[in-house]
Amino acid sequence: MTSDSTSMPPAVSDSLTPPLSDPADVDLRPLAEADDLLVALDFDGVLAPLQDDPSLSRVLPASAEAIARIASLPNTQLALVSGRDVATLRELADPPASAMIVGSHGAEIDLGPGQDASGTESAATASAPDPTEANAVTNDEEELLAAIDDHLAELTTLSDREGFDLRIERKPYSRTVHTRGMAPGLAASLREHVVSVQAEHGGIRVIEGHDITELAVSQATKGTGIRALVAEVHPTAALYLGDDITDEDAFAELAEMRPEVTGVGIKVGSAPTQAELRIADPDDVATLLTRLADERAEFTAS
Ligand SMILES: O=P(O)(O)OC[C@H]1O[C@H](O[C@H]2O[C@H](CO)[C@@H](O)[C@H](O)[C@H]2O)[C@H](O)[C@@H](O)[C@@H]1O
Repeated sequence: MTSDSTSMPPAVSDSLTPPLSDPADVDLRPLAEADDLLVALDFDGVLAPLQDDPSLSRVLPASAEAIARIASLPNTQLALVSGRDVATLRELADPPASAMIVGSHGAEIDLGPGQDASGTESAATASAPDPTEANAVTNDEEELLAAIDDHLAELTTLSDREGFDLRIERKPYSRTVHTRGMAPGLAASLREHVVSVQAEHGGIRVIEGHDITELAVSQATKGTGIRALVAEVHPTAALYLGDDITDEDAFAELAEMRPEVTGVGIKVGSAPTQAELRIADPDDVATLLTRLADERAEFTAS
């Protein structure tokens, strides 16, 4: 066997579709030079590196600085779009005050104060429905959540018997079972039990993610979340960055909005995607957002 690099198998990144881009090379002009820009960003795995303990997730400092600058620019609206519930996301991500928040995979929408072209609070967004009221869980959803809790309670017997730590995250519209760090066989049997509740109760949606299986009582998606943001902001261009399966709904929604909105979807990581561009990880996200903040600031000042 020769050590000549031409005989080596291609690196994994070479075989990805779309291929991995260097964040320094991505053409940001359609976004930076848009009349009205929406920048919508996923949290876990994009702004914040993945952690074993979900309560420890934080936005990388360079991304926090970049999104603060982006949010302060005229004709530019920042939004976070996450599977986290809005309250937890606000606590962990500490977003700029003007940021719009889509939480619980689209089930919770907080349009915030919003901005008009001059960067001051707009009448349209100021009169948006009270998010607490608009996002209230219905009686039917409460009943489904109770059924999910009963179902998941059965897992304590399995966790006692198998001696593993059962990690269930309770959110307003869902319960998330975490399997990060578990042996693959155990994670698979846990998932099998979790999803079996669907057979007993129609209306429960299974949401898969990085080492999680989530049971949700809302049919909203990040795609419906993006649609709500676009209906509010009326951008001429929109950027979406996401790393997980649920972000594919947002990429699809952006694609459907073309050509009215110049939608740019960027996948973070190596998973299959319908996004048209791909970068590697949250460090690359910070580089890309810093470039966007610089280029957009230059354009809006000119
Ligand atoms: O839409 P996102 O902002 O990406 O949220 C999706 C889920 O993120 C969290 O789980 C993920 O991040 C954890 C912390 O890094 C990690 O431990 C877990 O394995 C990941 O799946 C969050 O805990 C979930 O509630 C969100 O749905």
